[in-house]
Amino acid sequence: MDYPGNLFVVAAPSGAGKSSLVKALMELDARVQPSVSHTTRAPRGQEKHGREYFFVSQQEFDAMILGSAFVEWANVHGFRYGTSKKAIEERIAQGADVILEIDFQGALQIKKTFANAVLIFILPPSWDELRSRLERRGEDSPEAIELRLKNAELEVAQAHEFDFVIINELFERALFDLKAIVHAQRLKFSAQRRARADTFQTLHIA
Ligand SMILES: Nc1ncnc2c1ncn2[C@@H]1O[C@H](COP(=O)(O)OP(=O)(O)OP(=O)(O)O)[C@@H](O)[C@H]1O
Ligand SMILES: Nc1nc2c(ncn2[C@@H]2O[C@H](COP(=O)(O)O)[C@@H](O)[C@H]2O)c(=O)[nH]1
Repeated sequence: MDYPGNLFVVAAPSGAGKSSLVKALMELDARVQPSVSHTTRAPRGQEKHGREYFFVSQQEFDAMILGSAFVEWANVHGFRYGTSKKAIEERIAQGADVILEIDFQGALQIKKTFANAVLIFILPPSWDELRSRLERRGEDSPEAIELRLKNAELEVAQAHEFDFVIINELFERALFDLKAIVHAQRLKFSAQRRARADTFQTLHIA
């Protein structure tokens, strides 16, 4: 591939369904690859080190910050989470479209570094439905669910900063919207790169 891939960032309040949507998108579209973040929280359920996250100690996370290993990191729901340069730069250079599932603070940091990153915000259809999705998922304690719902109010207030907003009411409909955004942006960026290459050729610039 003679051009780099694209960067997509998906953020949402906890429980809105971003992991489910991103997983379903990656099953349909092999060009979209995940970025595995680092976190100081403990593994939940069947989570595996290196698959859902790299689970690291506070000291390891501090060392990565000091070593400038992160493109972004943030405190979320009482733990630290970060995207390493390693997780994305090599894959984009090889032409993959990398998708980050991160919180809004991280998404806004990414936009500052990668101006072409496409920011997508997922909304639940209602607060009641958000609560029942977190409860039905059954992976967080009642205290953690309350904290996530409280933080959701602040997160939802940032939706206007994003390039696209998808309401995840019917899952298949939301997945269709996500797919359409990825395809449309991919076509747009390819066309822009071709136009730039044509201009350079016309001007005889190597
Ligand atoms: N459209 C939908 N309708 C009903 N349930 C859904 C829908 N989308 C996702 N869910 C369910 O809601 C729960 C939360 O989804 P998911 O874990 O994908 O959320 P998330 O935004 O990634 O949360 P977190 O940030 O905490 O990881 C899961 O049990 C998932 O199966
Ligand atoms: N800023 C970042 N936020 C991240 C990253 N990886 C995940 N997250 C966000 O944290 C919360 C909680 O996730 P959970 O797996 O504990 O439920 C959620 O909003 C994630 O999107 C990251 O690298 N940077």
